[in-house]
Amino acid sequence: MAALPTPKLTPNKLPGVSAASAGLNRPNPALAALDRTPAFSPLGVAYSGGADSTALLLAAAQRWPGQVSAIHIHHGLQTAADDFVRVCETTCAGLHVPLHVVHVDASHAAGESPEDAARRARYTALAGAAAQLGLACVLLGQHADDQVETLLLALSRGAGLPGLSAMAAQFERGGVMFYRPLLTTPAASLRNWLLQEQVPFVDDPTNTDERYTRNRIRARLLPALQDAFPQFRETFARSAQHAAQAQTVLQEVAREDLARIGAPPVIKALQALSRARQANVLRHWLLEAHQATPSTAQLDQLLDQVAACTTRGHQIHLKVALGHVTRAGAALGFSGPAI
Ligand SMILES: Nc1ncnc2c1ncn2[C@@H]1O[C@H](COP(=O)(O)OP(=O)(O)OP(=O)(O)O)[C@@H](O)[C@H]1O
Repeated sequence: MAALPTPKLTPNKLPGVSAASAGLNRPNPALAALDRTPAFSPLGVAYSGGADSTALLLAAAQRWPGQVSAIHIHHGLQTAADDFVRVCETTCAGLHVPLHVVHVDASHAAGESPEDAARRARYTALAGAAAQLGLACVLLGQHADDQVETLLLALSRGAGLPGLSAMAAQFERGGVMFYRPLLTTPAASLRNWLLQEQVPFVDDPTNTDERYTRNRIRARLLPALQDAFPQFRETFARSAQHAAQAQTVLQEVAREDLARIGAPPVIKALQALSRARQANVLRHWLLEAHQATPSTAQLDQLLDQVAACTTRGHQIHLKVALGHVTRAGAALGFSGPAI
């Protein structure tokens, strides 16, 4: 991996207790967001050392004194990772917040992107640390700009409703509840507050690397959206909520349809549904029963095969994700890698 530039510490002043608590003189925008969150203590803050999780950590420490732990995941991917830890240590010491640094192996499997692998390793480690520390939940620092970026990324991939739902405000992983209280808070308000209050944070150099689509969206599209539609953060978030609601309904319909047509699906019963509903229930069956997500083209082919399956002798053998959908008598079957 090419050497990465050193992370920038912004501003240059490290916090003692006084610098961190000086931040309490003006309202931290993250504090108002915490009032709208159902999180409960004792809790953890997923603390990268970046601007957003720094504002979140300060707000949480103020809201739940003595009840907050910071968890920092050391991915070991950047040469600068040790510098991130040092900033986290200094800030946490100033706040009298215990810091837990967890080292993870974030190397990616074949076919997996490095970012996905790092995210997967991070959430697993956060859930593990929270369970070990007996924390009721973990707070994450994604904000309104992150939400818009996620939605635009989903659109750029041609995602369906699950992708267009963007990030959930809360979810469960490994028995631990995660909350994203800042999803309606603009990035600039957090960063400006930290700068005004001279609270240090790390600027991750990879966040400005425009080889990554997310960074290009942040650098080029968000300023254009701000010009054209100043309310884009709220309106885009509303669209994501509509998508999430619609997706919930589709899942309910899929569960009901699957219960009716059988699992694995009986072909005749499947054919009695509309094509859109067949697609919905097949996607659900493949994911729930086989952890397989068909591409749009694979699902279209499968629907064509199901429609054409009108004689006893008609065979189905289609590649879907890492396995195959086959015809097994009157029903469909799936053969794939063991789950
Ligand atoms: N190394 C890490 N250790 C702990 N939590 C992390 C780490 N990286 C990210 N997170 C959590 O995930 C959230 C979103 O991550 P993302 O990569 O968008 O943020 P970041 O730019 O690294 O940091 P920040 O959001 O704090 O500015 C962070 O706000 C933080 O809560």
